[in-house]
Amino acid sequence: MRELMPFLRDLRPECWRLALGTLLLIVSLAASIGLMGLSGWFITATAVAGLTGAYLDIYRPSAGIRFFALARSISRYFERLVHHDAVLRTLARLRGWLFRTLAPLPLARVGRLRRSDLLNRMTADVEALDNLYLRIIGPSLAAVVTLGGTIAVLVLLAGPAGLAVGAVLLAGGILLPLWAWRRGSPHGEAVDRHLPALRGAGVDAVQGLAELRACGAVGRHEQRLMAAADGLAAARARAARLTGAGEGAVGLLAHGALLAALVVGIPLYQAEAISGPLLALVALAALAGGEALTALPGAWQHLGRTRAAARRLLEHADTAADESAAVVDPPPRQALGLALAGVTFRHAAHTPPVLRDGSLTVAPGETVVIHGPSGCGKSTLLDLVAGLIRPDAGTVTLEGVPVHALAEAERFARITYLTQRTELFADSVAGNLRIVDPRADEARMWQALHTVGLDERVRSAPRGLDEWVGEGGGRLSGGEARRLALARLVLTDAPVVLLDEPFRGLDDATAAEVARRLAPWLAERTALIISHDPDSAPPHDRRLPFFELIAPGGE
Ligand SMILES: Nc1ncnc2c1ncn2[C@@H]1O[C@H](COP(=O)(O)OP(=O)(O)OP(=O)(O)O)[C@@H](O)[C@H]1O
Repeated sequence: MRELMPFLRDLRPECWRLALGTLLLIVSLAASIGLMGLSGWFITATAVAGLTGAYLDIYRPSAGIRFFALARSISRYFERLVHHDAVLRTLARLRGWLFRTLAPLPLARVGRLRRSDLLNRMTADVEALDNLYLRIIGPSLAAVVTLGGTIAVLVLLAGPAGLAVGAVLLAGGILLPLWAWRRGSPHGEAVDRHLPALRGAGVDAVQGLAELRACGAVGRHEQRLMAAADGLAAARARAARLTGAGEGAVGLLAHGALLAALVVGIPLYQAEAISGPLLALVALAALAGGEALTALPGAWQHLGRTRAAARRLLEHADTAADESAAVVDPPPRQALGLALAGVTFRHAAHTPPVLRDGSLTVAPGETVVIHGPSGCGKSTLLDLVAGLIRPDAGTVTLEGVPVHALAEAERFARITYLTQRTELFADSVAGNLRIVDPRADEARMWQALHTVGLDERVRSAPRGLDEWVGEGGGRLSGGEARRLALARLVLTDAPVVLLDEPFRGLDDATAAEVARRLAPWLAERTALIISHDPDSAPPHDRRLPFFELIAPGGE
């Protein structure tokens, strides 16, 4: 259960709301039991009074019944409000924490997580914890207090009959949740296996629909999707059957408690140790006592899933702490020199190194173009310089300071990086530009768009800078999306620029025009540019084939 501790600690800011919610739940359960017990007593007592003509005060019991009925509804309403409010606040905080944990992870680790896997953590795993907060802790605590109190009152009123009811309810109250937990774990694991598979297939279907259609593979993908959906539906059906069995078992348990009350209570009644109305009160209170347990097997059934979700959520928490551990003083924000010395890097233990003992120096203010065949390792080189991945050996330094030792904010205040697959966000042109500088005014944005030759295109759009670019920039052409991403960089004042195939998707004439406009901006900076065709790259001081970075024999 150690994996749940951080999430229990996370409840601290909500402890008053949760305590109030649990108190309201106790009031609601106690009112339910009181209502049933008192109603049983009252109906029996009026019958006895009718038969015997004995005096009966009907006003106080009927006021009590009205009180319990009202208390039950009102407390239940506010319990839902308070408990859900506390839990939703906690889950919102948890999502923020998860994002902060994942965001600084080394790219290689995030890359290993599928988009659907990340989505799953942000949604299903976080939501699985509401089972812990909302369905296990509060209701279990409320059941213990309510049933403890009820049994104590019944023992006081009816001695052995109360004890018999207590024995049945307590035994069932302990054994049923434990049984559900044990039996539910495999179902939870099955749901956990099938849910990411279904989400993965769904995300692939949406993102790759054009390719699937062009390859005539929609039918085959649909089969994959349906297989995942069927697997999930079957796992959920098994889990639902267990929930149903748990609820049925609680119903039987409540009737077992009623039976115990009658078996022990009737001889007591016959011996005139308790009255008829009291026997009815004990029997019906025993039956209502089951209500305190109704939701428990279903909640405990999912404890295994909740624990697995907690383990997954904590998986990367330690890494984030390690990554932020080594931080040094950053170099000043001026033209900075770059150096790779004896750098070796492989993507995975079983793959050959992309760089072996590679070295490169870029002087402050210099622009260097690296070229080489596809797959030789050019993008990997830029990821290393940007500090997104760490070399296995050797150093990557910015004016003598290892890039890895720089805090991420300091690093990216000095390095701006156009990656090969830039992401545009589902936002306006201005929204996408302001990601680098939220305070950028319109004049600066127009200037940046002019530099990349996109100003006329944006001006002609009906909403100008507020024009929506669509999901992933889907409303722009490939070349326009690339130039918008480039304009984002132009807005920064970082002294080091890394460009990976900056003109991908641009025709020669547009590329030449953008290169001409970029030249003054690049001239003030240190730049490392990757291009498969150095002749069409922006103006540069030096060009180097990628393999010259590798020590002899390294290839
Ligand atoms: N995350 C990764 N895991 C494993 N291997 C990878 C990963 N990323 C890249 N590689 C491999 O590393 C090698 C270098 O890839 P890289 O993207 O750096 O090449 P590149 O020169 O930029 O290619 P291109 O010009 O086609 O973009 C390739 O063989 C590629 O398959």
